[in-house]
Amino acid sequence: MALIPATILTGFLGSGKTTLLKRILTEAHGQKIAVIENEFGEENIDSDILVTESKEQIVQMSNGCVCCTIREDLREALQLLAAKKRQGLLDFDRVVIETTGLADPGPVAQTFFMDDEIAESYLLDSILTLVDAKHAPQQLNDRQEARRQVGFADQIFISKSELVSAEETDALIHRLKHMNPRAPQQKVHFGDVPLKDIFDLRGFNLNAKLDIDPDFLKEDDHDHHDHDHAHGEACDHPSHKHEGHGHHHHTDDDVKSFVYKADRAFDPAKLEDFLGAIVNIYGPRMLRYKGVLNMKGTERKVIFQGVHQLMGSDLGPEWGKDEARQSRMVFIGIELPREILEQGLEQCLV
Ligand SMILES: Nc1nc2c(ncn2[C@@H]2O[C@H](COP(=O)(O)OP(=O)(O)OP(=O)(O)O)[C@@H](O)[C@H]2O)c(=O)[nH]1
Repeated sequence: MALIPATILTGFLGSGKTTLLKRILTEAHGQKIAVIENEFGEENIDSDILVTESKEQIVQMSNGCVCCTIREDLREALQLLAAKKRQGLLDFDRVVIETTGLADPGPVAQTFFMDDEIAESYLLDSILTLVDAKHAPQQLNDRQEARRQVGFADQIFISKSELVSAEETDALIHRLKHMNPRAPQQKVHFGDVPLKDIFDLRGFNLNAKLDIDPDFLKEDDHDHHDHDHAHGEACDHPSHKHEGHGHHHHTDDDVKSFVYKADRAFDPAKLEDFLGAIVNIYGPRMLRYKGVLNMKGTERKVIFQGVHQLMGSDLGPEWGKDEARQSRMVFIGIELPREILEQGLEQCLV
């Protein structure tokens, strides 16, 4: 049986997850989607769109979607859904999991790798993170869960942008990009986003795409550690450095990212040893990392990625004839040992 694609929907409290899901469950889009929610009250799902009574753990929607409430754990809910699909009792093409606003999406993502039975039935497509334009600036300052949710994202949706000024939205976009440069950002109004922008993103899958804005890389060359304020934004934070770029920086966000680039090839054995040791020590703080590598001994790109301690790599397409064989890696995490990583990676080059 083909693997069932799974999407994890995360975002801080009130960021608009349920609003987005409700559209998925009610609109006539012709797709059969199973949604796993932590709980859904009557206020979430209108009773007239339910085909069966909401006392059940799994209910069918009038548009063919399925909603499954998790009372036990996620693993059991996923197994139950896969079993019902196999037996022909339920028909759906993909799964969306809504995490609670206070959850760290890491363990949810890891369920798909750690558990063999789950890995045999499902393929983790991507982690989508909703960010509330009105409240995120404060939430990101105050709450580590909110910052982690941004760090894990393969795609970021910004809700409620109509409630703030264009400048405020731009400042937020800028901040998010520094926390997670590899996730594209898109504004969404009351969950109105085409399904093609939600599904089959394959953000988690091994592929040769490393979505980093080239401008971010340029900027990163002279701004290694901090993110910028919007120009003219008043700030008197003591950790600011004034570097004469016409703007200043601060270090409030503990979720940070950096990009490592190298023009010489990596020695595969050295790199494996080094990364293995690094994730052993720093894994809990490493939210996401991903890279397209130039490896000695192969004409093909090597794609690697990981979440916390779990890491994998795969062969991608061949390097193009005129393409510079430059390795690029992005690391996203909390207080990452940037210098140790950079120096160690340097030692792994041939
Ligand atoms: N103005 C505005 N309000 C929105 C938008 N999207 C969602 N909302 C509102 O924000 C509130 C919270 O939305 P929910 O979808 O319940 O958010 P949630 O992320 O599921 O919240 P939790 O379940 O508490 O984590 C609701 O009143 C929504 O109507 C938007 O784009 N603009």
